[in-house]
Amino acid sequence: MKVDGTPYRTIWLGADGRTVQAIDQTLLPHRFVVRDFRTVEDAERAIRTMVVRGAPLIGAAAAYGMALAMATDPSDAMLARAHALLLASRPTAVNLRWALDDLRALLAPLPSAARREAAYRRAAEICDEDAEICRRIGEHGLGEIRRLKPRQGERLNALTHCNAGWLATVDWGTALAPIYQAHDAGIPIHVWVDETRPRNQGASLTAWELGKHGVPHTVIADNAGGHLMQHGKVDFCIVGTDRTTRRGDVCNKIGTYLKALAARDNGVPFYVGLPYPTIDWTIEDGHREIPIEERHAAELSRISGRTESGEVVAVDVLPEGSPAANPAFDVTPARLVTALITERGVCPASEAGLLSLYPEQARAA
Ligand SMILES: CSC[C@H]1O[C@H](OP(=O)(O)O)[C@H](O)[C@@H]1O
Repeated sequence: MKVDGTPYRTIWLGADGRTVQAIDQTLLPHRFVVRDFRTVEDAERAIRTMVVRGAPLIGAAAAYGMALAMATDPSDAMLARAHALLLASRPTAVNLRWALDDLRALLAPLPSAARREAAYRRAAEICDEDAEICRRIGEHGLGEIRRLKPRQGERLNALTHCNAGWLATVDWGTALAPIYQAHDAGIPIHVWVDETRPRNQGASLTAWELGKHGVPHTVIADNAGGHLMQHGKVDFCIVGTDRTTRRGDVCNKIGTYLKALAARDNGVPFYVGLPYPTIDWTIEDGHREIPIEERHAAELSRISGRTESGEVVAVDVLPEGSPAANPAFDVTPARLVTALITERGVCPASEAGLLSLYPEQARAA
């Protein structure tokens, strides 16, 4: 996507053909800074501290992390160490494991002298594949949007949670790709943007993205969505996912489940943008089998912002000594999901639905 007229992806190979560069998302919306990664430790830290975040982007960053490792030391020991280090950076987004297993399977059989080039080439392919997957999710989602009729006035009102835009992927996004393509097709569309406490990916990232693309939007408190749905102000919800099971249970940012409950209670369609690498075919029950990341309480107790003088500061918002719990994801059961929007088409949130699009994943009888 473009930032002030300049095309950007979220992550790319530097001009030296070795350094990896990415937008530092912890500084948005107040500062746009590109960071350099030169070692696998740089990549692991960037994922763990959410300099880069979003399931597909985490996968792409991990792939480049493996390339950085091979550029340092293409040995079997480094290959194993880099895989383990990056896999441990964040537990929930299955794209991380998908990308790391892909690179390990590619590199392990190769002679060490061939590993560096192969790793960089594969990481670049994963980035190109992700951008194309997300563009096609946008196309299929646009088809769904064209079938919707506004409940009030001429403008369609979407609600989204967290950030599943181009900043969460290599380009286009998953939940926001259909929004961008609808906007670009001239469909009047507005987006209610959940601020998404505690990391505020909605307020800081989704609002920034939509503003840069000229998409009308309004930031709301996380707890306002149900009220807006009760008053007919939401035509559809659309979110991303960090891991979706083969029966269609959707793990996504904490608070997604509550939006799905409100949507069901108010007859509002609830869509999930779902790229292939985010499907975990090895599990069925999202509640029992998906590891939910517990992040530091400080993410809840401290909030950062910009002062009138433009300084970015962090302040404490809890009483001293008050404990805080910070689960970063929840699981929306398939029964609350209207449809999954994938790069291969739209399907019901069910195993049969997913297998209709991915028949190669059918289990042997
Ligand atoms: C397109 S996947 C985006 C997905 O990732 C986010 O999590 P985080 O910001 O913690 O990496 C959130 O769950 C989004 O829906």
